[in-house]
Amino acid sequence: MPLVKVDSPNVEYSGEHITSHYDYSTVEVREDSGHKICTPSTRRFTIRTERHVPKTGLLMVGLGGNNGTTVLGGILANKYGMTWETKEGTQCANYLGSLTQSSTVRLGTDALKGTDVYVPMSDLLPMVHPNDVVVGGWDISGTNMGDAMRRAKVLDVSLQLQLYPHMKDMVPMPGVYFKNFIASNQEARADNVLRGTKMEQMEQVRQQIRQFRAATGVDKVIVLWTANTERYASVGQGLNDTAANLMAAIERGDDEISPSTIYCVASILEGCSYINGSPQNTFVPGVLELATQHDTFIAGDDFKSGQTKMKSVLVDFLVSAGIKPTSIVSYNHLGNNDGYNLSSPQQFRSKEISKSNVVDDMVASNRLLYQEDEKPDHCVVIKYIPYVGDSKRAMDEYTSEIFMGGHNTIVMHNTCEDSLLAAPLIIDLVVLCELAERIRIMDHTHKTPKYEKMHVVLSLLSYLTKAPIVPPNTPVVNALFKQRDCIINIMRACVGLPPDNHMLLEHKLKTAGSCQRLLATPPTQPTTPGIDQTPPSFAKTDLLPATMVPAADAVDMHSKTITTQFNNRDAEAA
Ligand SMILES: NC(=O)c1ccc[n+]([C@@H]2O[C@H](COP(=O)([O-])OP(=O)(O)OC[C@H]3O[C@@H](n4cnc5c(N)ncnc54)[C@H](O)[C@@H]3O)[C@@H](O)[C@H]2O)c1
Ligand SMILES: O=P([O-])([O-])O[C@@H]1[C@@H](O)[C@H](O)[C@@H](O)[C@H](O)[C@@H]1O
Repeated sequence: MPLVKVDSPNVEYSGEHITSHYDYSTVEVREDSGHKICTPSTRRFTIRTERHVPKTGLLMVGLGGNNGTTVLGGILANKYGMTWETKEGTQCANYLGSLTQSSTVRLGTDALKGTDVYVPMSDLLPMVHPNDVVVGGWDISGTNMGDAMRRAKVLDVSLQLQLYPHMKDMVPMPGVYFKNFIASNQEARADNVLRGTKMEQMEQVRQQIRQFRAATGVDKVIVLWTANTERYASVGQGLNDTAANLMAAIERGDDEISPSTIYCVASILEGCSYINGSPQNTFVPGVLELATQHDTFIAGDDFKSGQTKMKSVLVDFLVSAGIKPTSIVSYNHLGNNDGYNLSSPQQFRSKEISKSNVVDDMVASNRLLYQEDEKPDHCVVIKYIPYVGDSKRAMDEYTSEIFMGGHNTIVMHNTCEDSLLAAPLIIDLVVLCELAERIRIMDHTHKTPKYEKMHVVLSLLSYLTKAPIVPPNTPVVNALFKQRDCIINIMRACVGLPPDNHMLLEHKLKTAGSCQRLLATPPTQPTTPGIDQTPPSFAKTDLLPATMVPAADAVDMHSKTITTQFNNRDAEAA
């Protein structure tokens, strides 16, 4: 039984599914002689979510890297309830930084107290728990996971000592390595690579996925790239513009077929969703067509973990407040292997693109501030400074135009422990992708409505990526809280709850504060045995004076009420 149960005639719970009959409201706008004509419309969907959470496998490409070892170490530490000593005292394993494991969702208003009710996001729908995810993967470095964790220098040593016995015997599967796609400084690391033609290597990767599935008994596998950033691959007719041309290019071993494309194609052919945590253009048109043919999710690009995440909040705040950012300078330095790889111009260029486009939707949303082709100056700098390791130091300056020719400058220093910020995102990508695989949507406006998966380009995961890929001809959203609300409102739709519109209209009416108004119209749904449908009655004195009181007493009562509120807050704060 889900922890949150919706009592509505529009939601059915069976042993297998949660089925929600959902009215989706939008507004269509058209121009008419200088006017914007708005037409509200409602579409009826039926959304069905499988309740059984399958045994889920995660295969990471780049398992032996800083992110990969931190994800594995973090899951093991949580799974075994590890604690460890640091100079700040005893630390406990947690999933801080994970949307699905450590954030909450506003359900609604308490029927008795009138206060907001929040629940963990993972209580809304059945989700795989990270502790239960079976982890494996590839790495071109054959270092075992225990020593790779040490090499990464991310986790506290006292935790590493506990994790090492669990990780030392795990060696990443040999990976696909074509040296002209990542920095040449990575070549020394490549001692664990597959051999053969590109097609033979793709078939070996498919075999590795099947062997992992068989050896672990998982019901499904999700493949996620957290290997080094590749240079962009060429895109062109006859190369990778269609699925057939892509397969032909792999067959002939075309130089422009990247390792990430090999892993992605192998994953799709094995029916595994593929998530790209880096900025390279793995998802060439031929990959999209192949994913469509196999109805298999692809998602990405490039984890949104620190500096860019902050940018997608700050620029959204400024622009939506009518303040005009005119210059954004984003500098950072870091000293991990990712930074080492990014010190190579071609790999940096991939990252520069994904870090630079994140403001486009926010700028385009306000033509009062920006002309059609106008954008803020925007510069991205990344430097490799070995000493700081995984502890990336981001320094940003945002200069904006404000009222009457004034300027506002925001300067920020943001120490982003890169892998400790990225690892929870990887977990969320897997948890939400697995959930999306269990959702089917029937659109009743279709001539022959039938249950279908979401579009293979899983834009639902945009919140977690710097450069969200979206279905062709659909909008890219980068504003962080729009992306978060998208996830939450789709999950609410799955259980028949309306979007959280933040209006709190009930608290703005003359009856504000009177919880009874929330139940003014008693529930009309058929009574549920054992559940009392009678709306609770409130002693009038609890809420409103039963009769009029003299002004002096009213002032006294009001001040008492206000005092009570402040006293309550003081008590809570104490
Ligand atoms: N906060 C973050 O850490 C963050 C945020 C956004 C994106 N990213 C991206 O995530 C990726 C991983 O970051 P990291 O810090 O773990 O880097 P890392 O260099 O520590 O790990 C990458 C691993 O991938 C392996 N590898 C490289 N090419 C491979 C291939 N073809 N097949 C298999 N393994 C391969 C390397 O040997 C290495 O172990 C990078 O592309 C980075 O840009 C990281
Ligand atoms: O997510 P974010 O902090 O904006 O971006 C990060 C960059 O600033 C960093 O230099 C790079 O190494 C990481 O892979 C990540 O992409």
